[in-house]
Amino acid sequence: MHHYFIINPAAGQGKAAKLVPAIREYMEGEGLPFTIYQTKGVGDAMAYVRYMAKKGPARFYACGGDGTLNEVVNGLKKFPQCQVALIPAGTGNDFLRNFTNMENFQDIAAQVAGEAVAIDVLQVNGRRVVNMTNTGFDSAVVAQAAKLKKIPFVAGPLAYVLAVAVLFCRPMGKDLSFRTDNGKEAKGKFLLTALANGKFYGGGFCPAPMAKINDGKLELVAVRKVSRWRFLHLVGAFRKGTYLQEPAGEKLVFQDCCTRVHIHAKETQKLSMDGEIVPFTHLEVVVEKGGLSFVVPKGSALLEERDVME
Ligand SMILES: Nc1ncnc2c1ncn2[C@@H]1O[C@H](COP(=O)(O)OP(=O)(O)OP(=O)(O)O)[C@@H](O)[C@H]1O
Repeated sequence: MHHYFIINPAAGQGKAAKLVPAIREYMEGEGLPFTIYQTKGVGDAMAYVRYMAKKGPARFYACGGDGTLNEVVNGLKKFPQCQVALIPAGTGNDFLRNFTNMENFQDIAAQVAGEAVAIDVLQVNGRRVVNMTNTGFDSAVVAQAAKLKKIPFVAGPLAYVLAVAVLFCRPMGKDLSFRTDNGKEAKGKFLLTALANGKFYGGGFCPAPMAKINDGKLELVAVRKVSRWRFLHLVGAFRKGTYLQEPAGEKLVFQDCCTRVHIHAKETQKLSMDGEIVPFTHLEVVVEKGGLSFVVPKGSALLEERDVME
């Protein structure tokens, strides 16, 4: 089997490019067939992977963040015989947090020796999402930070802090309506909505501690509009994944574990798909059960809910 290493030089402020010497040394030492490819811009990883997958079964290592992984996974939409691995070199690396012994993901030998397992992916209006798709205050922060980063001397974390401050002063809560294939419905103003395959997003926030990437289900959590004061109070619990146990949690959150969700927004909203922002008014999110062959490096395993809560 051929091994393709897809390096995103823009991810994690250049972390991925630093992996190249170790990859080359290991693969040459083992005499394994491999190719290292540096992506040239947005969409290039997807196009390259789609082209190479036509040549036959192969393993594609996404070397970057969740955005790079998303592109590789979308490139393999029609190639179930190909495998995907992740060598984390991004900023947030949230998908990785769904596994134990995360350090093994950096170890080229453990990656090459790893076995592929079937995991679920989400189809969001036809595009694949491997970790999380979300809308509300959080996706607005990502979009606002991207704008602020264009200002000289405003980079990295500062852009996010400023974005939170700007949005905190604006009206919060968006008009959304939901329908799931379990027959659950909800309508009203919502602060944050996450449709989760994985448990984490935003650099370690845990909106869906009960999500499992191989259970054939997605977790829908939609937090209703609350006062700014309550919002501030909830942030810590939201980060830890304990907010669902808050008093009046059932009234606060519309929640379902299902396989299909329809969402309608009264006005155009920003949607994050594994961290990439797109506009939407209508969404259909469907689980593609076991749709991806994902390599778990030797020595790692899937994280259970109890591991998060400990
Ligand atoms: N050569 C390139 N130049 C600029 N952008 C690129 C290039 N190659 C890929 N990209 C884009 O870089 C974006 C960010 O990549 P990625 O999400 O992997 O990194 P990150 O944002 O640092 O990490 P994370 O999502 O884990 O926080 C993706 O949208 C991808 O399409």
